[in-house]
Amino acid sequence: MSQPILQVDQLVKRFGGLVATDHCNLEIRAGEVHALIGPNGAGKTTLLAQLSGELASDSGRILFEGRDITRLPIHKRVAEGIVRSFQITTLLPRLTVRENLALAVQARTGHSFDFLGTVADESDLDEGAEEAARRVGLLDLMEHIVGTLSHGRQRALELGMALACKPRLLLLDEPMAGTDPEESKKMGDLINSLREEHTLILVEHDMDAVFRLADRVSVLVAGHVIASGQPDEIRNDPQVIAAYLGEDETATENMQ
Ligand SMILES: Nc1ncnc2c1ncn2[C@@H]1O[C@H](COP(=O)(O)OP(=O)(O)OP(=O)(O)O)[C@@H](O)[C@H]1O
Repeated sequence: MSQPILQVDQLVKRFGGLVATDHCNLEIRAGEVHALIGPNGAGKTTLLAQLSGELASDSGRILFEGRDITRLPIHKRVAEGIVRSFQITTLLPRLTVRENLALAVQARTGHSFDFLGTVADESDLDEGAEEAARRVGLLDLMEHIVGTLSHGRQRALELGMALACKPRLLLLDEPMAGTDPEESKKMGDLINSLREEHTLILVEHDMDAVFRLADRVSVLVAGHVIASGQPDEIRNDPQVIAAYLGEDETATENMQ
């Protein structure tokens, strides 16, 4: 767990006069769960969107395993192994769990949904869909219509769809948002179970989950990383405490 899988170097994103990502530096090590925290409006979602390719960067560089991916479009980053989940809902609520997962596998493999296609193609899709469903505990709900599932199960399916893309670096954008305590615990266990096979960047407001799951934490304030380190170092960093106290007292309390 030492080689950087991702390096962000002096990255910038402007929205008109606002500098949302301000010469941001960040290093993610292979195999770690790296949480990205910070006050509202700090630029966490913007940075994730720059990493996934949804937003173009104005300057700076993103290196994935040493390769410059700053200008690559989303689908090429997915092919490289960088996939973002949550925040943007990708589910098709009128289709079944199986159909949703098959679409995600299709997006990764480039299969077309040609119903006259070879049986091998269809069984590949089905195999990929079942593997992803097993991973997120939805195997017994494969034929259920997605719109009828609970919020927690839908979130698990979103994660399954990201996993169906076989990510090496998975960007999780507020996976606990809108979940009740029981669903949140399940999601935490699920994320924990992914650490063996994936590197994870976790953006999450639930500080309890962050400090339970993260190997390292980076703190973003005004588009800039002000501290990176192990959870205990971050918890006790005066600069971090000051940044949170200025904006969000409950976050600081939850970190203790
Ligand atoms: N598309 C956009 N156009 C203009 N300004 C934007 C856009 N997206 C984000 N911003 C601004 O960029 C800044 C960073 O926003 P961002 O959503 O990335 O922060 P965040 O840390 O994810 O916040 P939160 O924790 O509330 O989700 C904010 O000032 C926001 O208003």
